Amino acid sequence: MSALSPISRAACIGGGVIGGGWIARFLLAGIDVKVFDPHPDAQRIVAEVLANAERAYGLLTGAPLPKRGALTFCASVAETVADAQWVQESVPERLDLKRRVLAEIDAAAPADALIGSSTSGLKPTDLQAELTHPGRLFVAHPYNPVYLLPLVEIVGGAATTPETVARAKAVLDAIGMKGVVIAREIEAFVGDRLLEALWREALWLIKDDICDVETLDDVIRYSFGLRWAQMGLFQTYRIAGGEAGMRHFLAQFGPCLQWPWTKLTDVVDLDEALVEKIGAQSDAQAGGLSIRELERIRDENLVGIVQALKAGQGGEGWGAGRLLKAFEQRLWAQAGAAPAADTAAPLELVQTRVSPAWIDYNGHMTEHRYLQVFGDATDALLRLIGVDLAYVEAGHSYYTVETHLRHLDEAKLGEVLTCTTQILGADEKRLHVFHRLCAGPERREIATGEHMLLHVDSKAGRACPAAAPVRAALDVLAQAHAALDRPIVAGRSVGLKAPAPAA
Ligand SMILES: NC(=O)C1=CN([C@@H]2O[C@H](COP(=O)(O)OP(=O)(O)OC[C@H]3O[C@@H](n4cnc5c(N)ncnc54)[C@H](O)[C@@H]3O)[C@@H](O)[C@H]2O)C=CC1
Ligand SMILES: C[N+](C)(C)CC(=O)CC(=O)[O-]
Repeated sequence: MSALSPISRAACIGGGVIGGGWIARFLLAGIDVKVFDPHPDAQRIVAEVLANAERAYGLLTGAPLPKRGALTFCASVAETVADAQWVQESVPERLDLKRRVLAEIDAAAPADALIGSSTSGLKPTDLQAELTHPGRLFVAHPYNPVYLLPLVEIVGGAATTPETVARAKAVLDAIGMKGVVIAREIEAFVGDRLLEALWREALWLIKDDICDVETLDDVIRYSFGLRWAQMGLFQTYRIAGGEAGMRHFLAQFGPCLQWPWTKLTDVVDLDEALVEKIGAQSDAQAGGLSIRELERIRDENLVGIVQALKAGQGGEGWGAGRLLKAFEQRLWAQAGAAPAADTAAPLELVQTRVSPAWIDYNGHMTEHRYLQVFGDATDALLRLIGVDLAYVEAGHSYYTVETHLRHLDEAKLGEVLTCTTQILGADEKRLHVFHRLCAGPERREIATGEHMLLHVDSKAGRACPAAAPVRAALDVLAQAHAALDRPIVAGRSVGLKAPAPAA
């Protein structure tokens, strides 16, 4: 079992846009996944979604992910779900089809398996109608791409047990998602209620030639779309009410709700002419980019946004960024029990990728990100010698007091970075380390970092000797590394070479 998750085996019925995203989400959380999808290209489609998901995760986090789960394609629903702890149904949005497939799942899955439906709008009570064990069926409505967007609306039907809802939430939370329990079932739950309203209005605006699809998308993405990623609707409007907040906002804009600002009650007729009009405008907007290319652009942008949110609220993280931060802390804590290091060579403690947010105006990894990777490598070294969260919380740590970086080559977006770490010296208070950063599969050396750290009593704010077990672990590494070649650039100072004396 992946130590990350309370489950180790999932089954996915349907491997299209959403099923593929669930498959990737589970696999990347270390969960084995069995899949049933009768589509002749199902394996190719899932492989492509998975490749995009792995790329996105590589950009999203440098935290140590669990070993990827095993992926197996099966020939029937029964075989797929036979040993599953969580079954996720993601077949097309038709009540008759979903009921039939869910009945098959219900008949073959273990009695304690959770059964989630990805439905965007069908009520769980309607999905439960023909099940023998309806208590374990719930809606788990995700958002596309499932592997990056963390939210899942958990909606119980009349027969769903509270235990099912609690277990589902615990599994989702454990794999870095945000399971939100919707208090009462209605068609389309919360998210799609909102999206449908916007979508319906947007279709009218195109049909009535108020704007084209590109203009409509610009209106969203250059304005309220940016706001929504971080504060949603109510918190955004609270601020829009000025110092008097929400009450003033409601007083000022409440009456507008009575004005003819919306055509929401009418559903646009999606006749051939309108479909062709929207299709043609959408083709022009794509500018020749394929769906997979657009997915990759979307994913890079989402990663950048989530990473920005991770730095929000003075570094504590905000919204989806805070969720990622907490997830990474769990991953790091879990990696704390690192396998014994190979001491016959510099330690390879960090591997990451150049993230979109790391690229500067020169089109390459910006300078302070080099220090970030070296900092991550130093942190990994400290955990290896026992300076973990418990040690830090008990009042001791190492602080970096001097750094010398050498920038030797560029790193481009998405390149794999590998950092090796050599201990150059250590005593009871000091630790002298040398990192080398290499890029790409050819391991091109792109930077070195030399750092002096001091062991501190963080409450007293002064240097003090490291604890005996930390010191012992450090000595083992330091002695082994003393046998390695010392980097010739270690100890180098920065400065202009003195001009040659005049002849
Ligand atoms: N596409 C989206 O943006 C979102 C969709 N959803 C929901 O997810 C569900 C699936 O939607 P998509 O993935 O978009 O559709 P899709 O058309 O991309 O995928 C559906 C998959 O189900 C497979 N399938 C059909 N009959 C099957 C059967 N009897 N057994 C197993 N597999 C079968 C198809 O071959 C196809 O690969 C729907 O309920 C939808 O409402 C939820 C959130 C977002
Ligand atoms: C269009 N849709 C109703 C299938 C959308 C969703 O259900 C959620 C999403 O990802 O936007």
